[in-house]
Amino acid sequence: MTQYIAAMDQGTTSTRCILFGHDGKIVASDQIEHAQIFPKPGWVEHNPIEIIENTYSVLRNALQKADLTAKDVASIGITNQRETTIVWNRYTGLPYQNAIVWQDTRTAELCELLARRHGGQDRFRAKTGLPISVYFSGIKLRWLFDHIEGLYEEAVKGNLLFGTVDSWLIWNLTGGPDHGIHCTDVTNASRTMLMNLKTLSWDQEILDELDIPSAILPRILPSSAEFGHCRIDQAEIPITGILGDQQAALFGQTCFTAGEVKNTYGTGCFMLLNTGSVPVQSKNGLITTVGYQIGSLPPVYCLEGSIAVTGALVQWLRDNLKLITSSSEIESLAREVPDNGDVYVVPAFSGLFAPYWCSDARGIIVGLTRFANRGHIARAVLEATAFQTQEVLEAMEKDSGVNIRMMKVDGGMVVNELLMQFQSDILGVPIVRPQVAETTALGAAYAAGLAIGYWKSLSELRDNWAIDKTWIPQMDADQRIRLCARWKKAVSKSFDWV
Ligand SMILES: Nc1ncnc2c1ncn2[C@@H]1O[C@H](COP(=O)(O)OP(=O)(O)O)[C@@H](O)[C@H]1O
Ligand SMILES: O=P(O)(O)OC[C@H](O)CO
Repeated sequence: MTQYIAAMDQGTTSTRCILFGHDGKIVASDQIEHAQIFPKPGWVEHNPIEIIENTYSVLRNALQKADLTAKDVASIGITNQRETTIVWNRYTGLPYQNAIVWQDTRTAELCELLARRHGGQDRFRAKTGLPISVYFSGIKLRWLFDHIEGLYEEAVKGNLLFGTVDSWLIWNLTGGPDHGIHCTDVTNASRTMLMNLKTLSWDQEILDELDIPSAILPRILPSSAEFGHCRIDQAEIPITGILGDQQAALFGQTCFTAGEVKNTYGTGCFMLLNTGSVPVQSKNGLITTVGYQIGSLPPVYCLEGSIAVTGALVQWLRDNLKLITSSSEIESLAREVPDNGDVYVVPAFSGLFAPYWCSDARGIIVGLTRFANRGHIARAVLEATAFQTQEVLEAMEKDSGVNIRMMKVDGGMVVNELLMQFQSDILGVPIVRPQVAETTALGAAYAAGLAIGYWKSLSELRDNWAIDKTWIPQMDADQRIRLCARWKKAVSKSFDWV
């Protein structure tokens, strides 16, 4: 009987299930968006119950579309938006409050306090690879203890469990209050600021400093391993892969060799460079993270440039300014003008992440004159993604010593031809889009499939990767340098707003 691997991709804006066959091609898929909750400026929440319900629905819907049942699924791989923080009651299964999403900035003051009290923003960097920032889960968890009455007591009593979205999903899928498995993988754990990158275990010293009881934390496992069984429709499907979504995209792009790099263009943009078995500490505003770990093999580390707002800016143009009615419309609007008319949009909605790590920045539009029109704004919105990526690539080359000659791309924005050409122009390197653009889901499927022998080796996975389209740089160097300098000037105007 032919069997398939189901990848559950729980992203910032939607939840997807994609069924893959042995050739790494998509057999069927389903996707449901969930509500984005913005209770205050800078706060972003999701409803964890909505997310788990959508997870079951997309799995069932994808199976139905392919005329399959749960028994046709050899195993499940989970991939997820990272850092987003959930606390729930182990007996009722109910979250104590909405998930605090990775983009949320409510912990800015706490971050400042921690940095001041503990000797600077890089206090935990040597151990965790991360600067103190609103981005990471450990600090969101501390904030919850400080602001929700009785929550810390719940933790001490042993009622409370903490997890990133992967842990929430797997605990629910494997039974919830009825013996659900409380675990995570090394890639997600490396985003909490609580895991030691070298030992791959929770760091007691950091837990003590943040006063986090270790009993509430999930067990850390490799990315490709036996996590438990998903109980659905009288079947039990093994769950054998978990990867944070950006690491999953790296895996799906088959960047298995040190020096290989990919950039994923979704809500935010995340460039990951495989640095092999050694965690490289960044001196240029990147972070160090676990790329993946296959079974008992040593982990593979990455340098990462995380950009908080890219596709989200396109959504903002659609939902808040209503200049477009769908994300794809931005391309035709931007093509109405030949260039940006010297207008720049700096989308520092969550402050700025890499390479600045500046929580006090906020979004700005600069360079407006009466000449500027909707087309210029649309163009500046797309260009913001390319310029932010250029700054990350520059930092990546400095930190790693690698001269990046080609970049594999994926994510929802890579259908935008104007953006992809401009990106190649601004980077001065070719951009390559693979045939299977759903690399995040594919990476999770690969991790799951490797664990059960569905795929036998990394080289077998590499054979599945094929080019769909390549963009070659066409802009002359002077123009590129001039535009990048304008961008940097625009960024400097966004600093020190809050
Ligand atoms: N044609 C397009 N041009 C520019 N941006 C687009 C286009 N189509 C989708 N997007 C953006 O891509 C993002 C969705 O990408 P996706 O990879 O699904 O995101 P995520 O995994 O973060 O939920 C949205 O922010 C959307 O605005
Ligand atoms: O869900 P995405 O694709 O926006 O990815 C979000 C990242 O994992 C945040 O670190």
